[in-house]
Amino acid sequence: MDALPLSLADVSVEIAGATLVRALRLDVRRGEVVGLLGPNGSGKSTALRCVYRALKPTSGAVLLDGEDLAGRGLRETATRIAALTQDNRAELDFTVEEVVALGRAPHQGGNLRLSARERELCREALRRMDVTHLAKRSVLTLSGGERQRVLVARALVQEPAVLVLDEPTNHLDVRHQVELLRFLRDCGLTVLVALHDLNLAAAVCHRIALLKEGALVACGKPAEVLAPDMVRVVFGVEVTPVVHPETGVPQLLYDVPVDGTATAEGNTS
Ligand SMILES: Nc1ncnc2c1ncn2[C@@H]1O[C@H](COP(=O)(O)OP(=O)(O)OP(=O)(O)O)[C@@H](O)[C@H]1O
Repeated sequence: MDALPLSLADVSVEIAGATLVRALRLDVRRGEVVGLLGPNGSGKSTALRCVYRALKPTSGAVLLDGEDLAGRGLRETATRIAALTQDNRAELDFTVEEVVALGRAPHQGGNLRLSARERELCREALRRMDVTHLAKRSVLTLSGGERQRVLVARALVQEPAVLVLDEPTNHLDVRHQVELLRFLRDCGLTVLVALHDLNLAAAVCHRIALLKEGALVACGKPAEVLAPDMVRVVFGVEVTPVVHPETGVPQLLYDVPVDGTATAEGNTS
């Protein structure tokens, strides 16, 4: 049987006496999109940092194709896993096309000389992320959303088997959010993605893993995991589940009480 492309095997992270991630066990199957959801501070970024090796688990292991990542070289890991992180600031005055080309670095030696195929790969990634028109611009001049799309393009030219993304829709307008998540669903890569938008997660993720205080409290299909009782316990909000009339995807309506005193009357003056 094929080894799983990505497994978190009882990963725990302790920092300064606090347990940020508790014995997290999570498998991501080939071609699957798994969403990592949970409230602020629940350990999503910390868990993802262990996967892209910015952090070493205190105990447990991250397995790539069944092998402990800790035994692999960092460059070799980068040929297999690409990450879009929260702390990814491209401070240098590179152009967009230069930053995207850097995605090929793990595959090359010291000098970055792109072959015709690699140049085409970069062009295609720029196109897919809708940033071709920015190719010659300095990344320092980009808006937050443009920069985010450039960094996804760079991750794509890495040609990874596994994509790890920490809140990739941050800064993106709604069209680019939908396009990016559709792309993640259709790209065929194995994807682990931290998201805040429960409805977008339900629409694109094959499975959702829900974290609370560093521990996995549920993992499964969106409709099972995002049940109102679970959402109340984990996020402390009341929701009404509905089914999208066109796509059949489960979605949540947030039950925000309407304040009877702030009626439309007050707005008509
Ligand atoms: N280096 C550190 N030292 C101490 N505490 C840390 C450290 N890194 C993270 N934490 C704490 O660990 C907890 C989990 O943080 P993490 O960034 O993983 O949460 P998150 O689920 O990604 O949150 P958010 O949704 O706000 O991005 C938080 O309470 C955070 O303050």
